[in-house]
Amino acid sequence: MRLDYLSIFPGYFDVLGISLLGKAAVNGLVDVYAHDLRDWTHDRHRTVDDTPCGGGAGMVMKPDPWGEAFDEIIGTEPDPSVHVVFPSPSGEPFTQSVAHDLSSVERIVFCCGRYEGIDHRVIDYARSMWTVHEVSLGDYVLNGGEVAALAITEAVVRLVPGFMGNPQSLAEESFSAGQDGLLEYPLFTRPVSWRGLDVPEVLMSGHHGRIAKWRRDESIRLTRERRPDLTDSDVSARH
Ligand SMILES: COc1cc(COC(=O)c2cn[nH]c2)cc(-c2cccnc2)c1
Repeated sequence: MRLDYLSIFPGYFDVLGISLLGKAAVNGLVDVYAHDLRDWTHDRHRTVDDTPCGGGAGMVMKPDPWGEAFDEIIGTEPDPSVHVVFPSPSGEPFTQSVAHDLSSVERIVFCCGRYEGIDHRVIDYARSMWTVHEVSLGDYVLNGGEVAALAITEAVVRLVPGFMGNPQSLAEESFSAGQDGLLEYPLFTRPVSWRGLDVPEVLMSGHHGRIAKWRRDESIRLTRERRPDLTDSDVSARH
């Protein structure tokens, strides 16, 4: 998998050389390239923004540098196998399902918006050439798409076959298909008693049936308490 990042702050992506992602890059699972959008400007100030047409506060990212960067980094021919990701507050929700879909693609290009956003024609052009995902991590606004791109990267790359040491742990975590869309149950390890707090007895019973039931009940309880949006009618009926 090749990952490209287009940003006016490419240094954000130096961190991808660390930890698990670093290991994936080393063993050839993932190739990472960060690009400075200003390399495709031609004026002395390396300008990437301008005032919004129609007025309004703030600045908008000019389309020209993006187009020239696309030409050099991706190419000038349409190719639906290239997935272009625009993290944006006005995007579609980024979910584990989207992460799973992206984990099997060969190439992802992350376009990190700054200022008030990117000239919309950049996204329209990208849609005419590649497979575009305009995705939101949540209902809040960051100063730019870089942090969102890092979060999306981690969610996607950890699902790439061969990346995680223990793929079974993927199957058991929250939002994975095996959990029926429920939140993960509370986890415990040794010591059994810690600062007056004990591990639930059932988990020390060795009774696998009771343990499985306790975990299921906890997942249902937590999901109902914290994420009523995840417990649609038949899910609650089923539980
Ligand atoms: C400051 O205004 C922004 C910020 C961002 C960064 O992403 C987020 O804030 C985010 C992502 N998930 N939740 C929040 C992106 C855009 C943007 C990008 C492309 C087209 N249009 C707008 C604009």
